[in-house]
Amino acid sequence: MTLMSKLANPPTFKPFRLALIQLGSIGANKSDNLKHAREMILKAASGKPDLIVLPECFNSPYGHVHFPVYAEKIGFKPGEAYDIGKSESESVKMLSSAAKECRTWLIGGSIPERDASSDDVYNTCTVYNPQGELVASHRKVHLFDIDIPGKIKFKESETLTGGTTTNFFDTDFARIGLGICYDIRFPELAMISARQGCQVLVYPGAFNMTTGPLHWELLQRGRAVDNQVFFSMCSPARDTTAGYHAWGHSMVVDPMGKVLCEAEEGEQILYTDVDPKVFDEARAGIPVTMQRRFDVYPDVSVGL
Ligand SMILES: NC(=O)CC(=O)C(=O)O
Repeated sequence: MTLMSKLANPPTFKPFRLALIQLGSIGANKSDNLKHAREMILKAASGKPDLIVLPECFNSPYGHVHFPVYAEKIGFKPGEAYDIGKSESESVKMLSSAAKECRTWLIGGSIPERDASSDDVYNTCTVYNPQGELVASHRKVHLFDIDIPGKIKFKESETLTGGTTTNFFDTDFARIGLGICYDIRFPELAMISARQGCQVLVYPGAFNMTTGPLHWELLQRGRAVDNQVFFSMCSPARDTTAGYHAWGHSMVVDPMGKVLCEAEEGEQILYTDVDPKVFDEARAGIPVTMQRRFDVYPDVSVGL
């Protein structure tokens, strides 16, 4: 499929129910993590969502030393059929069967992925349709390398490689753009997704106790308002016994910047009914999508 044919005709935006799983109990044992994630997906499905979302790095502890140890070969290529039966990834198999069993769309948070040919490790999100087919993926483009003296130092690039593509997928109710956590700090990515027709952007994420209080909500409301889209990040629950203390506070923001729902820090399933009326009203009332001045500055989405 060419990019132009993929970009044509975003689906008509229809009301849908979104479930965010702010997953807890993510420990050292991958099988236990997968078992618990599966149980929580089934639990979330009882609320009849159309789309379920898991957090960043849900099958392993979050830290650069862990990524190569937990990494799995996925081997997904956009536009090519993927045979789940032949997948080497136990996480992909679990996510596929859970999506199929629940008959829902599933954004499978992210997991460390080892590329089959280069051996490079990525932080990768995979997406499943209600038939359990793996239909899209996103490799975290911007690696989380920060050093705030006395507060937090983190260097994903010690073991991870950054992805090189922007990604979205089409459902029967919306076109949904993907990013992972630190990607939100780079407004170009969200802007490109919005220009490609995405009405909803979902970024599994795991902010921390330094950046979370200041930036988690601010960035989501900013990306939602400047692109007039629904924006959501799904975090792991906070575990103060873990090496990395996630902020939690999984959230959904509407195109006017209103926070529709927000978790606290513990394990929780959040449901939100996404209403396209707000999207239409925001764009009609504040028509920035038609007021851009590409005679003054370049359109960064051109050519993508
Ligand atoms: N964990 C991340 O990728 C990003 C983060 O915590 C932040 O940007 O702050």
